[in-house]
Amino acid sequence: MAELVFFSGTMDCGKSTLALQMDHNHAARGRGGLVFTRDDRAGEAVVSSRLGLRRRAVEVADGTDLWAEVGRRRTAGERVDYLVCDEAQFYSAAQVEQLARVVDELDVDVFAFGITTDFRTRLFPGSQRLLELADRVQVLQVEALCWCGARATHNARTVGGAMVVEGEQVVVGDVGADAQGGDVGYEVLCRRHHRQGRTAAAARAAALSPDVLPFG
Ligand SMILES: Nc1ncnc2c1ncn2[C@@H]1O[C@H](COP(=O)(O)OP(=O)(O)O)[C@@H](O)[C@H]1O
Ligand SMILES: Cc1cn([C@H]2C[C@H](O)[C@@H](COP(=O)(O)O)O2)c(=O)[nH]c1=O
Repeated sequence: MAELVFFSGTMDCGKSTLALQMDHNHAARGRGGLVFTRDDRAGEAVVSSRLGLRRRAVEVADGTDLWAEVGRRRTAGERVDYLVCDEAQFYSAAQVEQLARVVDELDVDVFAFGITTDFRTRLFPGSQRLLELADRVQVLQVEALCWCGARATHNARTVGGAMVVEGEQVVVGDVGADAQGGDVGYEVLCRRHHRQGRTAAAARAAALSPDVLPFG
């Protein structure tokens, strides 16, 4: 029986790599698949992994009907046994419902990959619907780490190394990007340090501050 599986984790924990591996493994066994994404950092209609792999994909837009898209392709004779859906946090709730319908009515496996929460620790609409509808939620095995060494569970948005808590929910970007001159970056943190707004740069600055030097 086909399944809707949500593979989730923080940024930079290997989701896109796993998405590309899943596609490779299923395709290698002769199954027909479609790879979807939305707003990948590398540009339109591509799934990219920090390990250097990338693959063409179908870009999901606001108006994309995933149920209709699969139906159209099957009617045209294309084999569709599974879907890989990257950056699924950016899909709408309606698009996730279309994915569930594809699983139930067309017996097509759907493997969705995405972060659950935004920089303010709130669920993205697509992730919320996936948590509500998935047959299984699988947290990625590779743990991204906070600067303190604890498991990173939260995504922080940073400007100049400092965590920000105001702004649009969706700003496409990368971990460490602001350290490399970008306007906005991201950093994965444990909950404690996300709560405290203590990024790696803030921790470094505090360690260098005379306030924390031991007194004789
Ligand atoms: N130079 C490297 N050597 C080994 N592994 C790396 C390297 N760069 C990135 N990675 C791995 O790739 C992971 C990020 O993979 P990616 O699929 O891009 O993540 P996600 O899609 O979850 O943001 C990192 O957690 C790390 O394990
Ligand atoms: C936390 C957070 C992230 N984003 C964006 C930043 C990246 O473009 C993607 C996540 O990609 P990854 O492959 O998991 O690294 O999401 C965002 O728009 N808003 C946020 O709050």
